[in-house]
Amino acid sequence: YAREEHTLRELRIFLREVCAKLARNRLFFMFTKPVDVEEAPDYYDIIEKPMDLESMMTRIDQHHYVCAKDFLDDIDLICRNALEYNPDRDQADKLIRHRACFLRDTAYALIKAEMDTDFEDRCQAISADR
Ligand SMILES: COC(=O)N1C[C@@H]2C[C@@H]3O[C@]2(Cc2nccnc23)C1
Repeated sequence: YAREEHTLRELRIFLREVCAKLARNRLFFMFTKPVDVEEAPDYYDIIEKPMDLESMMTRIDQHHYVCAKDFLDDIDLICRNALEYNPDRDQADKLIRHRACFLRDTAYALIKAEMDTDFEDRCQAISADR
């Protein structure tokens, strides 16, 4: 069991680095904090499950993620929310949709490049066990 806790601690350290790297990229600034209701008054009527990178950093520390797939599920949520709330053909909506897809693809590529598959397999085995 102590070995499992060591594995999950290592996962949290890895996910903090990935999350920080994404949050540092100024292309993703609109995804770093919750959408400001002053700027988009209807946002929280339309988007059921808001998500952002700062909230994800908190969820890491709350031991919410037991494998990289859980983390990527929240990245997918950030992306889906942006596509749903910004569907129009105008430039502003097109830009945020493009950036949301770029955030998603960058996160997947970072994790694929930096994470051993057997490490993720061990994390998913722990996740299944809980
Ligand atoms: C993940 O970020 C979003 O989905 N956003 C951020 C944009 C800023 C703010 O809210 C958005 C759309 C919008 N349109 C007009 C004025 N202000 C805004 C939706």
